[in-house]
Amino acid sequence: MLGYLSHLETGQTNQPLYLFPMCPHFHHPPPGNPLASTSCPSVCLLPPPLSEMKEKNPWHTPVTIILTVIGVIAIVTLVTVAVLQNKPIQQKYKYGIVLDAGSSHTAVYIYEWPAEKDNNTGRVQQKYSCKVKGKGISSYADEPQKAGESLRECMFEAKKQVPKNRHGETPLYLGATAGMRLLNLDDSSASNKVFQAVEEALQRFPFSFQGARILSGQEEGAFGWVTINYLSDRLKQGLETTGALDLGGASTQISFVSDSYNGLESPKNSVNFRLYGNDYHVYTHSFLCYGKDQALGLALAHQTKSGPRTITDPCFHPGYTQTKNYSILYDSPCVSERKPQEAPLSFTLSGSGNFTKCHEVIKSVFDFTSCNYSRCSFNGVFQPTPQGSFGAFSAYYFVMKFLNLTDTSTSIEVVREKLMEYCATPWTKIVKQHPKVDQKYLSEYCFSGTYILTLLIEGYNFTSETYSKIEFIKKIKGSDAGWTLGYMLNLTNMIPAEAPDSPLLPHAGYVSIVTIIAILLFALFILSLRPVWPTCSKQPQIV
Ligand SMILES: Nc1ccn([C@@H]2O[C@H](COP(=O)(O)OP(=O)(O)OP(=O)(O)O)[C@@H](O)[C@H]2O)c(=O)n1
Repeated sequence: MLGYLSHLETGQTNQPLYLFPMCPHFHHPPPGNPLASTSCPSVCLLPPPLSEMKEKNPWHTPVTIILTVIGVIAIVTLVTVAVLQNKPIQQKYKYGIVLDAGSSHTAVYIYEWPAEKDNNTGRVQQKYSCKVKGKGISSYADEPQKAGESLRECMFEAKKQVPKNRHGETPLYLGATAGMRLLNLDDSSASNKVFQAVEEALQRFPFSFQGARILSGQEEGAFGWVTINYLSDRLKQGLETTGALDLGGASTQISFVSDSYNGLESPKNSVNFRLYGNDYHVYTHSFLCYGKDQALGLALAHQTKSGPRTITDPCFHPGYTQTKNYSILYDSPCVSERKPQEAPLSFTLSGSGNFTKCHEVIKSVFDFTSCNYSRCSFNGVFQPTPQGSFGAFSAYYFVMKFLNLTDTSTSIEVVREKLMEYCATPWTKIVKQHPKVDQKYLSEYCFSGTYILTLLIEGYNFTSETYSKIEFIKKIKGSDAGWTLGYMLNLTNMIPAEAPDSPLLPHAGYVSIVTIIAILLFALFILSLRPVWPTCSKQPQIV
């Protein structure tokens, strides 16, 4: 244990010198020079035998032992508290449900956000979505009861998704868009009956039902803009915002912030928000009847003005044929006034798959002649030049994804060439290539792709350069792009007007600083004990 023990005569005392075992090369001092060490650089005071050591080692004094133990406990406690402090023990959530009652279908979205955050300022995200089977609620005008029934399956699922103890406090909203706008224009009593039926159905669920209503086109556009900028964290961080392009079945919306628009010219297109301490003047416009299904109706109406029995439609593939009923086509208020006199019951459509001619037909449904403002998109509607990046969602995404055209770095010319080739492909070949795709959707992608390109380039005035700044998106960070999230955030006041005070340090920074300070304190404590450190000198010392 003690390595080596020798006795030295020092002249003053006659004490044994203990050599530490750390001096492994120590040998006996040369005869005649008892003080010289042979290989160990210093001669250390050897510890006393074990029994003596307990009394003599300065580290073993009761005071240092107690102080060390207290110091270590204090530091461990400090660091543990720092780590545990702020750490969410078990995340609890609050919920909100929004039903998007669109023209083509209804979807149920459940959102969740951390319950412990003050004023519900925690990040809201989509927890679940459910597509209601069947068509949109506006299609139940003749049997409104069925509109309510259609929602039941998804609502039962929503009941399972939201914890039972949160049911009563979970707000439930239904917002109807262009399908119900059109029904309301056409037959307001039928529209009221549909609302009554869906309200009754929704009130049977244990959520806090906040009502069903038709959103204005302006709201639909503006809340879509809020959603995509909220999800991409641009609002919170005060970054430059992204414009929103929404293409539905019956209407389409464009919303963006432009340096050249302050709301003075055409104030009806202006929506102002103050979010997280920043003011936003958003330009927005919704074109009723320019969603992709109604636009197809406009294009067909253009081709059936004279009430023919057959038409050759360039927007459908060669070899595609379909019989269409005149009264169904002209049922929509978008075209009802144009119904040809003395038209037969139906007409047969046969596709010719010609992109250039299809483009001409589609252009004819836009009015580019009248504009009473400094600049217009179409139909005499004021619109500043598109500025910045854009997120294009809903049918923009479905169609461009199917056509493999979501990469906007591809030039517009190449997009045109691809569409030309796609439209000219025989229908039988298209069906063989996509056996699993619903044939109703499949037959319309040539029209839809051509319509999207025409709407963006000729309609909204996107150029080759600005087209490349469009991103076709479905979801952002797991939540669907669309108006529903923005609508709920607005109704629940979940986006504060002013930027909330943020903690001085993030949790990780706080823990790091406490840990560093604890280590420094410990080092300081060790240094403060220096006077009682065991000494180790080149000179032999006599104890
Ligand atoms: N895989 C899919 C799914 C949908 N669609 C089309 O996309 C449009 C639906 O877009 P959506 O945003 O769901 O429209 P709605 O909300 O129903 O319409 P609106 O907002 O105009 O009321 C419809 O034309 C539908 O035919 C499509 O082409 N491919």
